[in-house]
Amino acid sequence: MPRSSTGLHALTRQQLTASGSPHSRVYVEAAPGSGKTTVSALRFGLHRFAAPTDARAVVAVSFTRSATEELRTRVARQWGSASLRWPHRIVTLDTLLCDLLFHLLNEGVLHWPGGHTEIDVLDSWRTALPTKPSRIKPVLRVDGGHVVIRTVNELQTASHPSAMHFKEAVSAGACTHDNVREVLQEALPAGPARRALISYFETSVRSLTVDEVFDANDLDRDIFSLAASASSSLTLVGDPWQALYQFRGARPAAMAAYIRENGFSTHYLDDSFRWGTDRQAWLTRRLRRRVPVTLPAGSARDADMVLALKWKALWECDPRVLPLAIKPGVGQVQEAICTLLLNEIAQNALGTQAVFLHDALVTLGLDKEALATTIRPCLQAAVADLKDGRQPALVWQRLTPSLADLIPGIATTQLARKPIRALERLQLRLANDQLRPGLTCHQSKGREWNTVAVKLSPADASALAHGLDPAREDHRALYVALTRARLNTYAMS
Ligand SMILES: Nc1ncnc2c1ncn2[C@@H]1O[C@H](COP(=O)(O)OP(=O)(O)OP(=O)(O)O)[C@@H](O)[C@H]1O
Repeated sequence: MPRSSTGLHALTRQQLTASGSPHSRVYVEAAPGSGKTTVSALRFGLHRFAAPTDARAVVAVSFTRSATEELRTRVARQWGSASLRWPHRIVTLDTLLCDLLFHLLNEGVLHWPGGHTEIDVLDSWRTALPTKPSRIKPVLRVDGGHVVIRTVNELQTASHPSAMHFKEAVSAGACTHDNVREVLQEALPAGPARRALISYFETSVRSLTVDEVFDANDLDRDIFSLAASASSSLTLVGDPWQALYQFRGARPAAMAAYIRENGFSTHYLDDSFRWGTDRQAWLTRRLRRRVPVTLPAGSARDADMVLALKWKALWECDPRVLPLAIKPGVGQVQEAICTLLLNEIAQNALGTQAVFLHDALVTLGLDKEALATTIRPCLQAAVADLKDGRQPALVWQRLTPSLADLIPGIATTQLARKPIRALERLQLRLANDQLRPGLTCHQSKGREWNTVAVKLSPADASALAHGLDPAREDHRALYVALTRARLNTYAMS
């Protein structure tokens, strides 16, 4: 079928039926590249314009910023920018959770320390407060409708702010997205919060579409069911084979059970539009049938993108691969500066930016304009020094005084520890003029390239030799990586 500029002529019967389903509870299960985003965009627009006099919002959510942006772009292209005029919106699930928390605070169902009703929600404390490795984690709890500060003892050490810094920041009206989740999780079992949120959905949201629904955890699922019980239309879209966020509490099996037990009208999208070769279509079919697969071997040079489960595997595999994130492990400021150096190299060599550039800028208290006008010349000089073979320790010594002068928030003492290993890795990459970008399987989700090389660990190779098991998170991550290429997928030799 020919494609039109709006994409409408290109729709398959399955896609049209799913998008236009009159049911109030719809579940769309789709294989990679078969049109999850296409159907979500179409259904959003249909609901948006179906009831012009209904003032309640049509809302779509996804789990990552990039997936949310992709859906927003497609809706704007197909339905015009008016389709996204407030209160209609496409936002991350985290943003929707913040709206729900603010509603509970404004309604007086919950009370924040210091009486705040608008909270400044951060991605992570690491960008705003000093953190250090500890098993003591400050958290938020709810006690009689009051948000209170507690500490918990974790089994594993991780970076946390001190209880004192945490308390100061929360009392000043700040928290992280994780804290928002903690509060909602504690508040929701109680009747008043549940009733307030059902009433919020009844009066403010007439349609909710959730993309990548198998990345949802128990709290998320509870929120969706509150929306459904408020008689909002609920559309869940996803692929159980591509659920990746178990480590963040996602429970794909519980989501599947919820869908099964709650009368969702189910639609399958089988035809994928990603595959440009029979080989790639064949590979995906075999993976999904759980049969053994052997990948052809290839090198980084053959690929548009190199994928692996962990960043570490990418840094260790081939110096022609430039992984798009770097974690020196010697301090937050060092990590932020190394990310800026990586970004400089990635922009020059590949025309792309480092994955965690935004976090690095927040840590250093910079914006993109300050980076481009003030900081960039120092970074360029450091990259040139590394390229010339100057010792990483000397490069760091030369770079840091100028950065300390230019960035008010950082002191020279914070820069004393040198991220030598990270600088050596960058230097090794600068010796190559044919770099290829590297991403983790998680970062590759929802994206596509012509040719993809995958760095298989021994466990990955064994999983492929026996057939993938969709109940296993590591196998699903591998499945996502192996279904990103339009034309060819190689195992990195
Ligand atoms: N009926 C169709 N005919 C032709 N091309 C289509 C059709 N439906 C979708 N496409 C195209 O196929 C590609 C994949 O579609 P889409 O991004 O909606 O799939 P997806 O299921 O969200 O993918 P992913 O597996 O990455 O999550 C897009 O470029 C889209 O424009």
